[in-house]
Amino acid sequence: MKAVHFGAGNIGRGFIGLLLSQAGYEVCFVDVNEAFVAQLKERGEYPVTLASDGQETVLVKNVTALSSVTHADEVAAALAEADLVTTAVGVSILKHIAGVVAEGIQRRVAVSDAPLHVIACENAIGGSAQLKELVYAKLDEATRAKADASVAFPNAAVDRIVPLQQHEDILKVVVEPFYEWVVDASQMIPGYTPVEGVHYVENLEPYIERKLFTVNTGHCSAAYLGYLRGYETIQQAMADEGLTGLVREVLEETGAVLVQKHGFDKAEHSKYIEKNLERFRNPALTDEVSRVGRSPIRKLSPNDRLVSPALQAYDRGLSYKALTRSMAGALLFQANDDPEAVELQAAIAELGAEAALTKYTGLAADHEVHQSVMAEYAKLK
Ligand SMILES: NC(=O)C1=CN([C@@H]2O[C@H](COP(=O)(O)OP(=O)(O)OC[C@H]3O[C@@H](n4cnc5c(N)ncnc54)[C@H](O)[C@@H]3O)[C@@H](O)[C@H]2O)C=CC1
Ligand SMILES: O=P(O)(O)OC[C@H]1O[C@](O)(CO)[C@@H](O)[C@@H]1O
Repeated sequence: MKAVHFGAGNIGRGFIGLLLSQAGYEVCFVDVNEAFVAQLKERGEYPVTLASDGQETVLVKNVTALSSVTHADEVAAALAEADLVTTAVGVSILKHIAGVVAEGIQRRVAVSDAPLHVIACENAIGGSAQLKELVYAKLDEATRAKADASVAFPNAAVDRIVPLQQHEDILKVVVEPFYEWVVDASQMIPGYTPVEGVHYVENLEPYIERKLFTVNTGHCSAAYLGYLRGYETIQQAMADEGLTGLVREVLEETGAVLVQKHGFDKAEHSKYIEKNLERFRNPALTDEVSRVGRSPIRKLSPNDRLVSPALQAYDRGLSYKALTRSMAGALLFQANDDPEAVELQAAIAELGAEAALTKYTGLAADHEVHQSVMAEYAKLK
C-alpha cells in the first residue's frame, strides 16, 4: 500500500507518517524543505521518541520523499499511483498544494477507477472539504465527474502535541504518547480498508468540535495569556495556578456549549478537560508559547477555536467572557517571526483594535461578543 503525505514537519513525521508506516504503508513525504527531503530519501527511516518516562524510540521505516518544488512531476506521478493521500502542511498552505494534487488526480482517473482517499490532517473544521474545493477548481468537468466516482476527501480531526524540534538529527521527532486521529466514515468510499490506529466515525462534528474547542482553544489561551505574563513555554505558563484557572474557565465555557450541543456527559467532559490541562503541562515536553500562539489571524477567524465557540455560547445564552479574554490576548500577541502576528499588529496600528477585530473575526462592532473582547482588551492592555 502506498501513501503520499504532504508536509514532513512535526505532525507529518511525528504522527501521520509514523502511523501509516506502522499500518503497513510505504510513505512518500512531499515537502518544500530540501533538507528533510534529502535525508528522508537517503535514509528511508527516521526516529520518533515518546515524551514519557520510558522515552521509548521507534524507527519509522519504509519512507521516502520528494520535493514539491523541484520534482512536481514525480509528485503527480506518485499521487496517480497512491492508495491514500494525507496532508499536514497547515490549512493556509492547502492552496499551494492543490495544483499538484489536481494534476495527480487527473493522471490517475484517466487510466484507473481505483479508489483514492485524500485526508487533510490540519487543525480546521472541514479541512479535506477545503482541499477538495481548491483541487476541483483546477479540474475540468469531465475529470471532476470521474473523480466524483473514485476520489473521496473525508474530513478528519487529528490530535497529538508535537512541539518544535531541535535535535542534531533533523529527522528526529519527540512526541507526546497520546494521539487521536478521527476520520468521517460517511465520506469514505464504501469497502475501504481501515488504517490501523484511525478511528472512523459516522458523524465527525462532535469529535472535531470537542478537539478543536478543548485542546486547541485551551492551548492557545495558555499561549496568549502566558505571553502576556512573560512566559516563554507552555510548561512555565501552566505552572502558574492563576493562569491555569483562567484556561480552565475558557474550557468550562466551551464545555458548556459542547455538552449542550452534542449531548456529551458533563462529568466525562470535565475529565476530558482535566486530561488536556495535564497534557499541556507534560514536563517531558518543552513547548514554546510562540509555537502554540502562532498564526493569530487564523486562530481568530470565524470558524476557528475562539470565535466559533464564543458565538455558539452567545446564541445559546451561555457565558463567553473567558473566550473573549483569550481573543483579546490574541490581539496583543506580538512575534516578529510570525507573519500573521506582524500583520495583525500592523492592522491594529493602522485601523485601531476595534476595526481590526471586525476585519479578522467578522464580528460587527455592535455585537455583544465584539464589545466583550474590547472590554477584555482594555483590561489586558
Ligand atoms: N504540531 C502539532 O502539535 C499539531 C499540528 N497540527 C496541524 O498539523 C499541521 C502541520 O503542523 P506542524 O506539523 O506542527 O507544522 P510544521 O511546520 O512542523 O510542518 C509543516 C510542514 O509542511 C511543509 N510545507 C510547507 N509548504 C509546503 C508545500 N507547499 N508543499 C509541501 N510541504 C510544505 C513545511 O516545510 C513543513 O515541513 C497544521 O495544520 C497544524 O495545525 C495538528 C495537530 C497537532
Ligand atoms: O497550528 P496550530 O493550529 O496551532 O496547531 C498546533 C496545535 O495543535 C495541537 O497539537 C493539538 O493537537 C496543539 O499542540 C497546538 O495547539
